[in-house]
Amino acid sequence: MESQVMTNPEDISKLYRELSLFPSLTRADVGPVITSQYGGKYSNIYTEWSQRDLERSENVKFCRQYIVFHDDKSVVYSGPSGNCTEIKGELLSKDSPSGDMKAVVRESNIKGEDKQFLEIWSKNIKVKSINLTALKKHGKVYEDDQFGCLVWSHSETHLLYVAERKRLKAQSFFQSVSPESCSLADEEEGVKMGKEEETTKGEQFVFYEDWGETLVSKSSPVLCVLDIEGSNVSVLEGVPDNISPGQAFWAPSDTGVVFVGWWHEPFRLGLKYSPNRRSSLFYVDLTGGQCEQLSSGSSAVCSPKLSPDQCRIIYLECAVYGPHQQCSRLCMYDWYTKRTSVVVDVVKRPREDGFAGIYSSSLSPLCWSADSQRILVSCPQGSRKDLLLVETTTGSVTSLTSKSPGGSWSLLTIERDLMVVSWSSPNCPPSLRVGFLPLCGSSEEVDWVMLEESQTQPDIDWQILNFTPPPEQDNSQYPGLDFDALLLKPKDVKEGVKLPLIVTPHGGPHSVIVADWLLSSSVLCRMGFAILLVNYRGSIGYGQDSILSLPGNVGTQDVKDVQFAVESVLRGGAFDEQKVAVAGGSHGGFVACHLIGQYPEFYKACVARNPVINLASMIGSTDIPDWCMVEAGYNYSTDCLPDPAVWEQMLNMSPIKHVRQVKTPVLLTLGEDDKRVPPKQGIEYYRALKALQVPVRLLWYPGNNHSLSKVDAESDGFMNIALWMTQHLSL
Ligand SMILES: CSCC[C@H](NC=O)C(=O)N[C@@H](C)C(=O)O
Repeated sequence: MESQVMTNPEDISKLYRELSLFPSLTRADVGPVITSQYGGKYSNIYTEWSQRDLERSENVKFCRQYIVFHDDKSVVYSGPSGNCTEIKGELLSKDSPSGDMKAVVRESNIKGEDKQFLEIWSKNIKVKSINLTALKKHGKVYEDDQFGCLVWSHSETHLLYVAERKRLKAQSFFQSVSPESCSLADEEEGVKMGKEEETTKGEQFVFYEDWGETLVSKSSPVLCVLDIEGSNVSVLEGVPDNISPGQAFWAPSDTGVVFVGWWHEPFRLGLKYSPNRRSSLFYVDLTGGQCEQLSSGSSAVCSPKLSPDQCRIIYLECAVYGPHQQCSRLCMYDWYTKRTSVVVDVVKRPREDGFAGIYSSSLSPLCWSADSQRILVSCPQGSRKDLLLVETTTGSVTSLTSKSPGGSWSLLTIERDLMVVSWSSPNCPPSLRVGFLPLCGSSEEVDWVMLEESQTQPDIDWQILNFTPPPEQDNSQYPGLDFDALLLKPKDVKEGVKLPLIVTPHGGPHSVIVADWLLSSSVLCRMGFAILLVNYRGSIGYGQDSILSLPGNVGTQDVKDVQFAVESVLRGGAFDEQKVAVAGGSHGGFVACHLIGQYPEFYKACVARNPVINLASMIGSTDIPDWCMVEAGYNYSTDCLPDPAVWEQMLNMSPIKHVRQVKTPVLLTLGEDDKRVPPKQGIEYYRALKALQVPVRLLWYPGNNHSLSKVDAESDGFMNIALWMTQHLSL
């Protein structure tokens, strides 16, 4: 049969290079309203983007500003107000509320040593540059999305951030103190600060727990406040010892600080992609150091945001343990009445109007309407990502985008009702749009104005397919659930050509593939492959029942859903059933390895990135052991000790159980530093396949974690995957 797939490595890398140029939006801030001399009102919009630089093997961050003239209801004129500028060394940055100042936490290498500085900029002057490293009040500043923050007080006199708790310098019992033992730079700093650094003996090799995948070396966060005038940093007291604080902001009138506190006793569990950790909202009073718990303490909370009128805090809440990502509750705490209400509850099944619940672990930095009555949330609704508008008084939810072109709408910010969003779809890289929020009660559509257009890929066709599992595969506890898949295919297919198909189950398993711009899928599609991305039952965005239907059924329900979707698509006749491959990462790798074990004749090539291979052997080494038990159908508690019956069940549900049947050549891509699915999982499969003489190739990426997303690992991984497919599908 004729093939139209690109097979030459030079051509493939050229195509990858071309499509990897499209940047993605990571942040937007709306500046204050300025009135021009002619009476027109405008605001500057600051945006940050991220782009792969293949030459430098790194992701580069750059900014671009836009000017938006408006009349508070609609955009009158807009355009860029300059070119792009690369940003280097900035860990965090934030404009002051008035827009007059800017704070930056910067990392800089001085004479071979990494130092952190807190800078204050005013107009065109850097008025302060405080060497946080030399101050030695705390360890490194947290720049992550989990704990990290940099927040101006309402008065613009103080800054709040999170850093690692200071540790005493550990020394050996046998180390004689010599001038060479401390660096010249340290000494100079010590002298300048007028103090010797305190040291401790016998603590050199003490183990410090961390918060797991992507949060390694983050162990004991503390809240820090800079008094700008006096350049004085203090570590806030009053946070309970068993709590790790983060996501902090200033309370109304700057009387104290509100934060999310995660319990870290009896031990820490990984937090990345795991918003189901016991946590609460807290308030610590600045004067007395008293700490008050503002939410129940029996749930998991995140992403609190204060309303513009400083009267209410909105936040997300879900259950502790259970599936890692679930349908969230949107809750509201009234600062003055101290009462909490549930604004939007968990949704079991999608409603008639299409609303399927809130699936998010972070609200956008600003999400309130100007009248402090409404909230904007962008989150998956089935295979789309929509912008939802929530009325806080009634809890009513309407979609601002469900009637707009399908794809993915992500809210970057909303300020004085001007929304800034990123929109993309499988054939269109991210574009930047702005629009005003319709007035309360109005059913007007948003008039989106494009600030930065992107290049549609006319050669890529995509659609969302819906599947109803056959009766024998219905879930008796959660009957009647269906699921979706995204299908990408090349637009122009020559007469008589049947397309090779790459099947991709997502990871999680409680995550989802939305109709977003997906680099590797778009390159594979442009090469001539069709790609089927399956949101099997258990994915988020389809109601809580769908999520709950999967734990205890992994390795069967998810696997059968994917196989059902593939066979249904193949029945259409457009694809070559002899050229079907499967690729997935993490739990998607688990499903992929199950598929080649359970359907040994079906798949001609398999790729697995950091796959879960054996739940029983993984539970002792992953940063989220609870995940293994929950997905195998058990409840988890921190005092769970090994139980042979549970281990047997975990083994029986794992891909390794079916390895003897495997015939498909397997490419494994593993991250040396993966704390989530330790690379030993992949090695376990590699050894079994080698013993069985099944073709297997293992790529080992040092310095990479679970996502294998460093630019060199990702691009090398992509090329190897593409060539593995062309080789083993005999293209
Ligand atoms: C113990 S590993 C669990 C699988 C993992 N889930 C959460 O981290 C997973 O599948 N991750 C997905 C999101 C991925 O890395 O693609």
